[in-house]
Amino acid sequence: MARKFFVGGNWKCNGTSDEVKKIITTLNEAQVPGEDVVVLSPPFVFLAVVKGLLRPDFHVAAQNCWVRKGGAFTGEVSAEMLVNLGIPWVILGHSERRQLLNESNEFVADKVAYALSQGLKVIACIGETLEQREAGITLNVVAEQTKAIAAKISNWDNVVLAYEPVWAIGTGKVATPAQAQEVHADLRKWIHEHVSADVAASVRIIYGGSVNGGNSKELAGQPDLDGFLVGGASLKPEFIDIINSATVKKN
Ligand SMILES: O=C(CO)COP(=O)(O)O
Repeated sequence: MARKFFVGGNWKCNGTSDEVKKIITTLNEAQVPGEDVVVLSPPFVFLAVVKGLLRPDFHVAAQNCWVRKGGAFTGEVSAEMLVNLGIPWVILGHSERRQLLNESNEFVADKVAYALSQGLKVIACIGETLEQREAGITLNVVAEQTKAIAAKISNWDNVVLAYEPVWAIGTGKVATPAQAQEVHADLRKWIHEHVSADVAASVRIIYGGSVNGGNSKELAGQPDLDGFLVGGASLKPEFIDIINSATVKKN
């Protein structure tokens, strides 16, 4: 079965309530190629308003959640709370959290396992730094990140893997379609060998890092690339062009 195209919009720590309403109005009016393609991830404080205003064929994701059951963890938001609010998705292991907040492969994997156990769907982020790419260890890095997750989960149905090379995030230096395809294909091969042929065939691997309305079509044409996780451009009208690059897959 073909893997369904997936476009995530990660708003990161951006937006005011007026801006949020404006973006939602634009997106609600957009013509898009199909249902259940788009998942928007606003900051926690805007989740309820976005969910309330957003068209029903678009979905929402939190940008993080606590690693275990909630309780005395000041400042954290639990997976249970997201479920209670009807938030279906969560982004975990984003490189900004791995790098700035020292989230380790194991900690991210624990979060993924716990979020899945509570019924959330997970966008699990992986990716190498420029230094690691230049050292020729890109596959080792993304395989280690994926291995940590694979060790803690047995069902991949509700996981989307987001390959986001750190050097491409917010830099304007998008991976070339060939660079992205190479990592996606290597990763799929790694999953085939270390998880299962079924998971390798069915898991969606999306690309993130300086995706915009101008480069999304060519990237979307790569066989192992199943969509995008978009940062900056997801706050702009060109996000609609990125969503529509899904049509490349239908040819
Ligand atoms: O980090 C990203 C999405 O999670 C990508 O960010 P940019 O699209 O702004 O490079």
